[in-house]
Amino acid sequence: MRVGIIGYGTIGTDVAGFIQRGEAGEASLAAVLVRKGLTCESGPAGKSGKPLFTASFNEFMEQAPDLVVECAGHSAVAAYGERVLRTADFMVVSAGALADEDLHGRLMKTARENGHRLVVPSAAIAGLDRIAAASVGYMEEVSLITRKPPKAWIGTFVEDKLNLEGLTEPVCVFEGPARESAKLFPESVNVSAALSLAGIGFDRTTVKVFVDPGITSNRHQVVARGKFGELQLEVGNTPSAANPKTGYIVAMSVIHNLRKLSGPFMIGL
Ligand SMILES: NC(=O)C1=CN([C@@H]2O[C@H](COP(=O)(O)OP(=O)(O)OC[C@H]3O[C@@H](n4cnc5c(N)ncnc54)[C@H](O)[C@@H]3O)[C@@H](O)[C@H]2O)C=CC1
Ligand SMILES: O=C([O-])CC(=O)C(=O)O
Repeated sequence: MRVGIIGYGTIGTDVAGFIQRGEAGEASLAAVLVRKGLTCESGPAGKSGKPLFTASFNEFMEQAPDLVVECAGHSAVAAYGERVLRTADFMVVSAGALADEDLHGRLMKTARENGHRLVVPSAAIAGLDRIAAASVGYMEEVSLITRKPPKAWIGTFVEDKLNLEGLTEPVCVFEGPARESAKLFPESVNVSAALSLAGIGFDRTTVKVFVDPGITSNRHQVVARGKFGELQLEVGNTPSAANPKTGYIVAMSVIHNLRKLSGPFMIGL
């Protein structure tokens, strides 16, 4: 399976590294789309040689990827999604972009018409296998509480509202439906979108978001109840050194999915 990566930041670099070290099953790295003006022109060589690093989307797609992994942010999903899905599967890490109903609808239509798949990895959250299975029956509740340390909110709109350095107690900065949280925190609450897509949708999934000076990991707590029974889980993601908003687990989850999609054995669905 030939893989293309859009975005060579925290997640994209880790995903490329895993693939090039041969840790992504049958997947090989064909190309990386970098932002225009970026000087990075090469990355690690792998079993199929060096991938093409380019800022040209046409050149990127000319490498004929079977699957493209988006690791670049919401705007990249909107900018490239439909064009990717005409010829390849599209794995979207910035799942919050799909809170835009029109975009989600267009991506689904293009995927269907061209026989390709829109794939959302579990990334920073867990339990989506069970939530997705549970949503086959009636569900009363799916809720999420996301908590991250102050430094994870630098560069977000929260920075303008709070003195992040001076916090001594957790502060709730959002409470509402996942459709709003996914749009309000494009770089840091994509988990609410993945949870919504797996379960009962963006409007019925409820979310609370906290800046918490008492923790060092990015924590996501999920509660679900329905015909299936109930589920309560909490994950603590180690923030990556390059970007404290993003856990290392995100790239690992992408790799797990590449193994599944490229190989003869699937587990964790
Ligand atoms: N589903 C989940 O659980 C998670 C999703 N995310 C999503 O992943 C995104 C990326 O996260 P990081 O790698 O930590 O961010 P990052 O900021 O470290 O890297 C993003 C990279 O994408 C590049 N980029 C942006 N627009 C581009 C474009 N149009 N074409 C090519 N390259 C482009 C940037 O130059 C940068 O190198 C976040 O914005 C967030 O939306 C992040 C963490 C968890
Ligand atoms: O990595 C995390 O803990 C979650 C995250 O940034 C996101 O959901 O966008």
